[in-house]
Amino acid sequence: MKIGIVVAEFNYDITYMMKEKAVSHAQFLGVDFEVVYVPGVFETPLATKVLLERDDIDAVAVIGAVIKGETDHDQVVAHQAARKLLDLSLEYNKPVALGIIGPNATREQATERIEEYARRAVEAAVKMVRRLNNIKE
Ligand SMILES: Nc1c(NC[C@H](O)[C@H](O)[C@H](O)CO)[nH]c(=O)[nH]c1=O
Ligand SMILES: CC(=O)[C@@H](O)COP(=O)(O)O
Repeated sequence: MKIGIVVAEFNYDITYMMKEKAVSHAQFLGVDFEVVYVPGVFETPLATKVLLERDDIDAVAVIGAVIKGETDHDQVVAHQAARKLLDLSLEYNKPVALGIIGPNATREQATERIEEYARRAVEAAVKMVRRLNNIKE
């Protein structure tokens, strides 16, 4: 099994640590992985789509942190990306796991969620590949 790990660089002080936890968990689970960096969460769907088109990629775990600003822009970024990522999963029949903190998260709240969200995304991606393979004809 090989998974893509798409990492948003925005809030990199947080997403770097998330990436480290995601990579560590993929290694613990014994799966191959390829890390792809994008500027921000809004760019994660396009990178995810390119990865899903590859025959050697079985799933994608998406890592990011959407921190509340002065406006509701964080809502736009997070909601649109999350919906598109789900659409891509259904379009390609491959798992896309959501490891994006927020929206409306403070930096403190995001920091508290680094490990949980990163590991959860990798765990879900790997579990879904295995379980979907078990139910396919
Ligand atoms: N505010 C956050 C962003 N914003 C940037 C967008 O994701 C995108 O990169 C930009 O609009 C250019 O297209 N991204 C995050 O990942 N997290 C944020 O809190
Ligand atoms: C979620 C973001 O893109 C964030 O940087 C927006 O900040 P603001 O709402 O102050 O424009």
